[in-house]
Amino acid sequence: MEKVADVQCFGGQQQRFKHVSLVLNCDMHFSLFLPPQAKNAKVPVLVWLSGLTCTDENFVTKAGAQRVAAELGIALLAPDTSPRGEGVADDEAYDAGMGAGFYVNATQAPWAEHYQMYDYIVQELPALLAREVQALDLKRMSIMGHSMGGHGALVIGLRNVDTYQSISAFAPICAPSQCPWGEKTLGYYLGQDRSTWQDYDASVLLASAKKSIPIRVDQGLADNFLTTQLMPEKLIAAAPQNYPLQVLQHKGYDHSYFFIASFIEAHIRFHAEFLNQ
Ligand SMILES: N[C@@H](CCC(=O)N[C@@H](CS)C(=O)NCC(=O)O)C(=O)O
Repeated sequence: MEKVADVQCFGGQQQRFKHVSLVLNCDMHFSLFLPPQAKNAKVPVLVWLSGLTCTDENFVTKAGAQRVAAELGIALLAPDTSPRGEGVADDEAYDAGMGAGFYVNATQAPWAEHYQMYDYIVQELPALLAREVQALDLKRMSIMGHSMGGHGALVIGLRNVDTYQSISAFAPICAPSQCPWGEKTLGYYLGQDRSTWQDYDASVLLASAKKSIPIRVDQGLADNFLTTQLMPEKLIAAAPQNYPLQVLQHKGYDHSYFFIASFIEAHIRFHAEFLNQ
């Protein structure tokens, strides 16, 4: 992998890398923040999954997460949201194709050739980092995300409870099988047999969770997508009794990075409790 940017930030380093992804069958970029503690010790990793239209750079430039990560000694890994490149299938709309990988392994043409984001996030990227960045302790890993990336964090965390210590999400798509964004893209990537969608639906996965993993969700009440696409009430209804799920609702906040910037510190501190044990 090739380092394409390396900038000092709060005593740590905000870096960006380019690499060939064998799983996605294309070149990819990702961003990595190393806190100052990484100079002397291995640090835990908090993965951030972004939403529709984002690259790996939106979170890095807009969320303001580095200060608290530097204080707590946590690395922040921000992958891209889809495969990229000239030969990669795309859609005219912003909510499918490039920038909208939905963190699934596609099974349908023309998507399956590149859209394998689930395996990229769960397997290929951590394996690459384990080989290439000695400062990371990939046995201590948690996951968070926004909107489509909140869906990704919930799905990936719930399906890999022994890999991730905790999950959090900002305005996640909580029941993709029941909202227009999910129905469109899961239909594209997985086909019309809806039984195949279940493995990528956080509400379905939470309802049948056998092992608990702490989850924090924050949702703005002035979010334009709240009732049509996000539906946190479905996640709350699906949670088994006594499941460690907290859903915090915030009056006046919308879907933007201003909302994320307002609560990112609380999310990183939440994860630190489980990562720094
Ligand atoms: N109105 C937006 C819808 C997409 C959207 O809100 N994307 C969110 C995630 S679902 C985002 O993070 N956008 C990038 C940004 O704000 O930097 C658009 O058409 O770009």
